[in-house]
Amino acid sequence: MVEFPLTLAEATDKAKELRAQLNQYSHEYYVADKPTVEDYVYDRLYKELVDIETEYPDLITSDSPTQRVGGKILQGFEKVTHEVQMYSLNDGFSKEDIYDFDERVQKLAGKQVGYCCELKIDGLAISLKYENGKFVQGATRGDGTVGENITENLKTVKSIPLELKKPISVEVRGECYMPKQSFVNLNKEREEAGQDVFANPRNAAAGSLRQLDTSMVAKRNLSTFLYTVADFGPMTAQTQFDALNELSEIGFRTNPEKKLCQTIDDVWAYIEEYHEKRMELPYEIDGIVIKANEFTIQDELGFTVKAPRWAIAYKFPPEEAQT
Ligand SMILES: NC(=O)c1cc2c(N)ncc(C(N)=O)c2s1
Repeated sequence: MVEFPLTLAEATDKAKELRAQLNQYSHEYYVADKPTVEDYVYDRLYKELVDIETEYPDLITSDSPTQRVGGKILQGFEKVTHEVQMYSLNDGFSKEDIYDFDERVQKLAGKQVGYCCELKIDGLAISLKYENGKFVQGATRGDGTVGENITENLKTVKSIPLELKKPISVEVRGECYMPKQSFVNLNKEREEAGQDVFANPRNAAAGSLRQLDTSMVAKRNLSTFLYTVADFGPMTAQTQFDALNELSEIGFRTNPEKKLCQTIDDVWAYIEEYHEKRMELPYEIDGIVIKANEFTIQDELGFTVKAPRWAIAYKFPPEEAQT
């Protein structure tokens, strides 16, 4: 417990120490999925920080964990123009589509290429901007060029770092989603309250991020997986697979199920593996994203009007009705 009266100097030092400790525990719990302390340890330190910030409100910083609970009522969402377009993906629906994709890529690249395979998360695409390591803007995809500024809502999503592990300026993209269990719990609450229930976790995530009361968003247990770098800043990755590791190193939550495949046969095996495994995952996926792994190949192949030539999204067939 903090003994008052702390002098301003003591309170300043103590608040800084508590913020760092709490943000570390939060990173372990919400980003790395590897908590190292029990909730009551976190809660006790959190209460100490709240007491200090209540006594000295000027000590509240934008990256304080106390700012995660929201409480702002927004008037609406401003438009944001994406300097780097948020592209969509060409879809594939069969093994033949995937092998045809590989044939086209090999022909264009003039060689066999390695593919980075990732789960296609069924959530809402978001773009996150950081300046000198601080989270400054979060936006929805919108039409790929113009999205909505949902920064205040995304600040309440615990897996989104308010400050990176390095003071760098980058823009990254990923998916904000609602875990299956959170979806079940939310719909149970809504049903008991006589409210409409959400059809699926994706709609629940989208509906949550459209809330104008940020404290409502904080209660929705949303999470994220980041998977694309739009502005690399000083990041050095030369492949998609390495970029995912680098995103994790600087503080983002990335999906652990990725795989680097050297042949399209291995890609197809990965697709079949996760078509089976998807029911066991704690989040919904609607397919697999396959990307040429080397950024030099991606640059060489470029984009059509709509989508990259170097990637394809394999879509799982609609789920057989749950008997
Ligand atoms: N539309 C897109 O470009 C993407 C959409 C998605 C998605 N929903 N989930 C995962 C990835 C990924 N790991 O690349 C992508 S990429």
